[in-house]
Amino acid sequence: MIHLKNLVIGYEKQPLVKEMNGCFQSGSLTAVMGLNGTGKSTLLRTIAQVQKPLEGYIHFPGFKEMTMSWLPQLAEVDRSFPIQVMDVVSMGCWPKLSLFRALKATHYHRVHLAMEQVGILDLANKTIDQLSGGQFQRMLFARMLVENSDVMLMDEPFVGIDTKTRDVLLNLIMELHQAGKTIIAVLHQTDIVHRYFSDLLLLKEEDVLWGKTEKILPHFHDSFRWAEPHLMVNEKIKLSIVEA
Ligand SMILES: Nc1ncnc2c1ncn2[C@@H]1O[C@H](COP(=O)(O)OP(=O)(O)OP(=O)(O)O)[C@@H](O)[C@H]1O
Repeated sequence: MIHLKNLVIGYEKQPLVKEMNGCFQSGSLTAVMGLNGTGKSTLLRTIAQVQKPLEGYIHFPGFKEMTMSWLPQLAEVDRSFPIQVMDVVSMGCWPKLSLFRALKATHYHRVHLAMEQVGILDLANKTIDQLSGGQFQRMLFARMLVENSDVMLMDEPFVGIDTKTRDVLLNLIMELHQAGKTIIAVLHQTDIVHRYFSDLLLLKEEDVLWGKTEKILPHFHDSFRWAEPHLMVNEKIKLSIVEA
C-alpha cells in the first residue's frame, strides 16, 4: 500500500493542490487526471521520491522491499543519445544487479521476452534516434517490463503514439494489473479511464477527489467540458484480455 498523509506537493513553497490523504492499495489500478498544470507529474515524482513533498509524507506499509519503476512522458526523454534499443531495454535489469556485474543468460531471456511482448524484437539493433514515437514508447515499456517492479508509475503512456501501440500497451497494463502490480498512470483519455481503471485520483484547482472511477469521473467532466476531441479515443477499441 502507498499511503499519502497530509501530502502537499509543489515547488518553492507554493502548493499546487490541496493536501492529499489516502491510499493506493497494493495491486490497485489508478488513473490520475486533471487539467494541464494541476500537478499530475509532480505527484508521480513525489511518489517516486525524486521530489520532496512541501508538507506531509508518503509511506509504504506492507512492502518489505518495495521496488518502483517509472515510465516518463515521451516528450521528456532525450532521443538523440546514440544507444541501441536492446541496450535501453536491458537497463531494466540494472536495479537488480550489483555494481559492474554482467548480464546473465536469464537477463537476456527477460529482455528478449519483453521486446517480444511489446512487438519490437525486429528493432533490437536499431539506435533510438531511428524510432517512431510509438516504437520509442514500446521500448520504454519493455524496459519497465524487464524491471518487473511492484509499483509502476506511468506518466501519460498513450500520448504521442499510434492507436495500435496504445492497444498493445493497454493490454499489457491489464495483464500487469492481473499479475498484482500496483499501477498509477497519468491519463487524459476519459473513455479509457472509464472502461479500464477502477480508481481515479482527480486533481482540480484547489481540490483533490479520490475514489472509485464511476463516482469521481463525472467531476472531471465538470471541469473538462472543453475536452480536446483528439484526446478522446475510439470506442471500438478491442482488448483481448478484457474480453476473454
Ligand atoms: N521544476 C519545476 N519548478 C517549478 N515549477 C514547476 C517545475 N516543474 C513543473 N512546475 C510547474 O508546476 C505545475 C504542475 O506541473 P506538472 O508537470 O506536475 O503538471 P501536470 O498536471 O502534469 O501537467 P500536464 O498535464 O501539462 O503534463 C505547472 O504549473 C508547472 O509549470
